[in-house]
Parts: sequence; C-alpha cells; structure tokens
Amino acid sequence: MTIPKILSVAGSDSGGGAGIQADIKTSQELGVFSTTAITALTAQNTMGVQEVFPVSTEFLKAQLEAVLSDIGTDVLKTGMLVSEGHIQVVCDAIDTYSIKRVVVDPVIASTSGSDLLNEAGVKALKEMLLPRTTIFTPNIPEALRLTETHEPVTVADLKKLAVQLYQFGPTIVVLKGGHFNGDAVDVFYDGSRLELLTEERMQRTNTHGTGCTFASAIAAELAKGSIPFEAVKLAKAFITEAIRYGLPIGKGNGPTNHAAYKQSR
Ligand SMILES: Nc1ncnc2c1ncn2[C@@H]1O[C@H](COP(=O)(O)OP(=O)(O)OP(=O)(O)O)[C@@H](O)[C@H]1O
Ligand SMILES: Cc1ncc(CO)c(N)n1
Repeated sequence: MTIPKILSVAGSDSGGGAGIQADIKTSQELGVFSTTAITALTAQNTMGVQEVFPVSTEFLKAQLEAVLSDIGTDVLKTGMLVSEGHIQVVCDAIDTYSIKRVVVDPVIASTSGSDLLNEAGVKALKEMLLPRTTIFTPNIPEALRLTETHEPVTVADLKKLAVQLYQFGPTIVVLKGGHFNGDAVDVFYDGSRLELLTEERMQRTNTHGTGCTFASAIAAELAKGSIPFEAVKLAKAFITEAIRYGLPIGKGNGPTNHAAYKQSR
C-alpha cells in the first residue's frame, strides 16, 4: 500500500487556524500523511499576529533533509517563507530531491496586516520559486503586489490578472477570489484552459486561514493522484464547507472548520 504524503513548509500559527496547523488538519481530513518543515513560529490568535520568531535557514534545511532523505514526499506545499534565504533553501531541496509537484501559497502578509515575507523574499519568490511551481495560489492583494496592477473590478479583470501571473513561470495559476467584491470566484489558468470556480460569497467572520486550507487541500488531492483541475475543484468544495461551518473560536477572526467537508459527505 502506498500512503500519499505532503510536506508542508510553512509557519506555525499558535492560534491553530492557519499555517502548519491548517495544513496538518486539512491533509488528515483528506487522508494524506503530512510532514512539516517549519519556517517560523508565530505568536498569533484570532485578533492578529503578536510576534514572529523565524527559524534559521540552517535549521529549515535540517528539517527538509530529515524528511526528504527518509520519508520523501509526493507534493511539497509552501506557506509563510520569511525571507530570500529561506526560499533559497526550499528551492535547493526541490532541485536536490527532484520534487515534481510543488504548490505555492505566497503568504506575503496576514489578513491583519503583519508582514510574513520580507521585501527581498517577494523578489526571490518571483525569480526563484515560481519557475519551480506546479500550482500557484495567490489571493488578490498578493496578485496585485506581484504584478503591480490595479484592483480587479470585473471577472474579466480577474481573468487578466491570472494570465499575467502565469508569466512568472508556474505551470498553473489559481487566483483566489476571497477578496473580490462579488461572488467568491477563483480563476484556474494553465496556459490554455481558463476556468472559473464560483461559489456564492458567505457573510462570515470565521475565515482565518482560508488560503492555507485551500492550498493544502489542493496539495493533498494532488498527492492522492488527482489531476490538477480535479484537485482544485475538490479543494474549492472543501474550503466552501469549512467557511460555511466556520468556528466561533476566539474574540476576532475565527478559524474555518476543517472537519466540515468530511462531515457533509
Ligand atoms: N466569504 C467567502 N465565501 C465563500 N468563499 C470564500 C469566502 N472567502 C474566501 N472564500 C474562498 O476561500 C478560498 C481562499 O481564498 P482567500 O482569497 O480568502 O485566501 P487568503 O486571502 O489567502 O486567505 P487567508 O489569508 O485568510 O488565509 C478561495 O476559494 C475563496 O474563493
Ligand atoms: C503562520 C501563518 N501562515 C499563514 C497565514 C495566512 O493566513 C497566517 N496568518 N499565519
């Protein structure tokens, strides 16, 4: 029996809704074994990020080597990457271990506005990591930061933005529409096929970690052998249920419900 595996390279969210914790919960729900390489510890809750304690690049490398030299992975998924140095270490691991499927969620800032990737890191993301990426999942603010364009107003603008992001080198772009002003429209673009994944926008406050959860559901499904579009479709259903039944935990922006998708089947 082969057990599908993902390696999550991301920051720890002490509040349990985003980052590594979201990745582990999501992959567990979807029947995938998750390993981790932690880039930073954050002291964080539903109100925001209080402190960030980055792991050294040497220690990130040690975690990646420990996992990849023994357990291996079907998919590597990245979240918070801290700096250019951390991105270099991740790219070296992708090359050394010939990792073919890489899901990149470009965590640049938290919803509450804290920087989770520095300026040089944004440049390294574009120049080093995106050409090694299979599925790239930016949200709208991240897409605007990377392309330096204006806020999308129409679905046609969203499509244009996805095509622009494709030029940075990933095999597939999935532009997330959580911050769009209409329905929750995500755009899938692989260089020829352009598809919209649309769900009605739900008025919810418990949406902390939606992006991490969505990207890890994509990574988990890829690890199980799904083709990319099917993996994205399932991840969209997973996050929609997780938001619908979001958890009233903490005093601020609470977490999504990682168990809701499986419970709804
Ligand atoms: N209110 C909502 N109703 C329905 N779907 C939503 C809502 N908010 C986000 N989504 C969906 O959730 C997924 C994640 O998108 P989003 O743009 O929120 O990611 P994100 O900003 O990276 O998340 P975060 O930074 O909070 O982790 C997308 O599929 C998006 O369409
Ligand atoms: C550790 C971590 N990763 C990602 C995000 C973005 O949701 C967050 N708030 N915290």
